[in-house]
Amino acid sequence: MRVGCPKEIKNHEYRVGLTPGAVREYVAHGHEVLVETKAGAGIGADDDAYRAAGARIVPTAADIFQKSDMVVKVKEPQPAEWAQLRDGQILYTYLHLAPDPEQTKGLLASGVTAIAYETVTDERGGLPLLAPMSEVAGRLSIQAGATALQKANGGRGILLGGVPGVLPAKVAVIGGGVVGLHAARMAAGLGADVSILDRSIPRLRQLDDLFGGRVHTRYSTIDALEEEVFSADLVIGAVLIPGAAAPKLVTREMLSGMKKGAVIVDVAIDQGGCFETSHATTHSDPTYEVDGVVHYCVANMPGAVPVTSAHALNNATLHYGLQLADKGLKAIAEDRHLRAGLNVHKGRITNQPVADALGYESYAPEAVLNVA
Ligand SMILES: NC(=O)C1=CN([C@@H]2O[C@H](COP(=O)(O)OP(=O)(O)OC[C@H]3O[C@@H](n4cnc5c(N)ncnc54)[C@H](O)[C@@H]3O)[C@@H](O)[C@H]2O)C=CC1
Ligand SMILES: CC(=O)C(=O)O
Ligand SMILES: [Mg+2]
Repeated sequence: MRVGCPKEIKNHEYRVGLTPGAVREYVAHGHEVLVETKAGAGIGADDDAYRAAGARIVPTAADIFQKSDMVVKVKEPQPAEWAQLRDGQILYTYLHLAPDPEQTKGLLASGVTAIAYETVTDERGGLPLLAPMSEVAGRLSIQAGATALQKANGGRGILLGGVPGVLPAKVAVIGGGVVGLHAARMAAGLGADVSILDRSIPRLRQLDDLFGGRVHTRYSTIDALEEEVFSADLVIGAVLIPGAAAPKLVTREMLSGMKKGAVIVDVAIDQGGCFETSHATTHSDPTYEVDGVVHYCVANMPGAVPVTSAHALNNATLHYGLQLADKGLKAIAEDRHLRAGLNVHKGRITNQPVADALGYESYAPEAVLNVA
């Protein structure tokens, strides 16, 4: 198969779909790999590093989209990209379709077969291609929150860990999955007073064990949520219902009960966000204020640390990427975890939560794949 990797074009997105190390693996499997010139510039991998790994460097993204059987990316295709996708081609990348009707229309019109990293599953019920970026975003959320809390940046001017004799900041983490765990670990490490809210009691038990009592765990009712959010200096939004639009847990009304200068970091923004007042921002203009509360809602946070993120992402995507390259659609038909990742195929939505969120009919992957 011919596998292609364009340079990412989203705002301040420096990750790359294939690292030179991943290219070498595809080539070792007998595949031809095309990489757009400078695609790896953001992680310090120049064209020569890709050539040494066995890739052919092409001058434009159009070369990648025209010539590749499978396109491997990081972020959801931008309008200029989805216009170039086509029937018979596989797209392997993050999609986040539920909050994005325009992109969904574009993908449906193209006829492409699109696997969303964020809905591929594993044997343990996890989301293995989302997890590494959630680890990064969870950790980054505390760095972003700590920066936004500084007075000159619009925050209330509190140091997360306090100092001896002065209380630390309060951090509320809504959603105790991968993002939540890593956010709580960083916040607790800095000395903040941390609470994690989740709807899963088994998960709260696990977190309690992991932190040995160092963070508070709370079952997420409206009461508990209000109490934590109203007293917090920093709130991290980290809930997920896989594939679906994020539930709006913190309403505009609740915002008025928060401290002035408090900060929210809505990591769940890529699924539409879990604060009613959230809208996606970019690395070049990451924050805005509503009712005196600073909002940070960057939808591609890991793009800020591409050296770490691109390698962590490739570690996770390589296994399924090789299967797709080796077997094409058959890989999806044979593997239920890849089927869970299939969101769009030849003009049809194949993921129930995405279809529900956007008002489309959903087709079972098994019913539309049609492979012998
Ligand atoms: N902005 C960015 O750059 C990035 C965003 N993300 C996003 O972060 C979000 C979280 O991802 P993960 O931690 O990997 O998901 P996860 O599935 O590991 O964790 C989500 C947690 O939310 C909990 N939850 C669901 N509904 C809830 C509710 N009503 N109240 C409280 N908890 C609830 C679940 O029980 C689960 O523990 C996702 O939307 C993901 O796409 C991930 C990486 C980067
Ligand atoms: C998960 C995701 O959307 C990202 O890493 O950008
Ligand atoms: Mg994102």
